[in-house]
Amino acid sequence: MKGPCVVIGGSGFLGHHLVEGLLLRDYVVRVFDLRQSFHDDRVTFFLGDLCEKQALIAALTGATLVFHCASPPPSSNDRNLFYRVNLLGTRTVLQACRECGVQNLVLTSSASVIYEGKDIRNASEDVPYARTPMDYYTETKILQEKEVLHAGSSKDGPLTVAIRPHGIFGPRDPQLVPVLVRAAQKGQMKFIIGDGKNVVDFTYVDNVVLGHILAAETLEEGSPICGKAYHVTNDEPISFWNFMGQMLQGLGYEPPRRHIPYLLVYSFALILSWLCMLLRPLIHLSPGTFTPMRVALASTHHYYSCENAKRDLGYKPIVSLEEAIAKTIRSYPKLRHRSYSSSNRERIWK
Ligand SMILES: NC(=O)C1=CN([C@@H]2O[C@H](COP(=O)(O)OP(=O)(O)OC[C@H]3O[C@@H](n4cnc5c(N)ncnc54)[C@H](OP(=O)(O)O)[C@@H]3O)[C@@H](O)[C@H]2O)C=CC1
Ligand SMILES: CC(C)=CCC[C@@H](C)[C@H]1CC[C@H]2C3=C(CC[C@]12C)[C@@]1(C)CCC(=O)C[C@@H]1CC3
Repeated sequence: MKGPCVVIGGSGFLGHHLVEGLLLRDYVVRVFDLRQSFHDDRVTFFLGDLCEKQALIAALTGATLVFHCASPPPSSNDRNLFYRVNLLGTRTVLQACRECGVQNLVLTSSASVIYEGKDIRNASEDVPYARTPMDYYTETKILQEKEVLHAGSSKDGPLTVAIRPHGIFGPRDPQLVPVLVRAAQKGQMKFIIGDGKNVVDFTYVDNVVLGHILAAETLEEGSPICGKAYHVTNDEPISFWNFMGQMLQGLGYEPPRRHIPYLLVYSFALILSWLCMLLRPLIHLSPGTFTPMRVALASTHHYYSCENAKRDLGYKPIVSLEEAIAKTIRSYPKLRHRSYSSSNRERIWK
């Protein structure tokens, strides 16, 4: 038996998988979250807002290890919410860790802290943070990571390390596959934005979980990982549109085939986001998934080197991309196209 450890955000997509990974490895697990999304007799839930120190202290008392993987959803455009939770809330988490004598803190950061809409090819962790982040999510993930890594060097603080995953996917993800399928159902997935050759990282959730647990187990006084950030990916960059096409085909939808110029779509998304901002005092309009950030993510290269995680954490992905895509498709029976048939889907679309 190891632990006890606390997963802040343990009811979310990644957090729940992390809890399962920790239980498999015999950790004693507590979850701190706004809500309880599942039930397990082995897990103690503490419901509360991470911006409230007293609520956190109730969960952290007696714990030696904390994983912080809570964040507002990246699709939100609520500046105040991002600053309150990702920056001020993370400061509160650090303070609560100090007051409770928590030894180790593992932060879930994001590889997108260096992304500003331009190509990223095999970037290491030495690449500087984005100078002009494209949205409040990225802006506050940068501030959060700096805050946590800096705290790791103070004498009274917990030892800290940040894991930077990219494009997490897998069973129960409310974001990637459901958004993709909703777009396909509305007939919005007919076009490939740009030349369709952009290569990106998508990372299976179990690999991200492994990265977090290895980081926690390597983090100790004098370890080279203290105060550092690590990319954790599937280490198998893939064409963005090939990945999307495989997901869509696997669920019985037609993959996009026709091309549309990147600059045209990007300019349109930018104008739409300005319009939403200008009209906000009068009516609440939302660009939904059609934001400049998402258009850029769909059309640029963004893949990262995880050599440092391999060297310092002993990280090696345990689920290949091929297996991960198959497992994910199988996990969403409700999102399948109504005429889906696993035996004839190749014939339908080819
Ligand atoms: N998904 C991805 O592709 C990537 C995610 N990440 C990072 O991974 C982490 C987990 O992401 P993911 O699992 O996808 O997100 P989820 O939204 O599924 O999980 C986040 C959890 O945190 C909770 N939460 C939000 N605000 C608070 C708060 N103030 N106090 C307590 N709990 C709170 C959420 O509750 P509720 O749902 O009620 O808001 C939710 O249960 C995040 O830090 C994200 O930045 C990094 C790279 C890629
Ligand atoms: C064509 C198209 C836009 C399809 C929809 C898929 C998108 C919903 C995902 C494709 C890349 C994903 C991604 C994230 C969210 C979901 C996507 C935009 C993040 C922004 C999630 C949070 C992060 O930290 C970075 C991720 C990068 C990739």
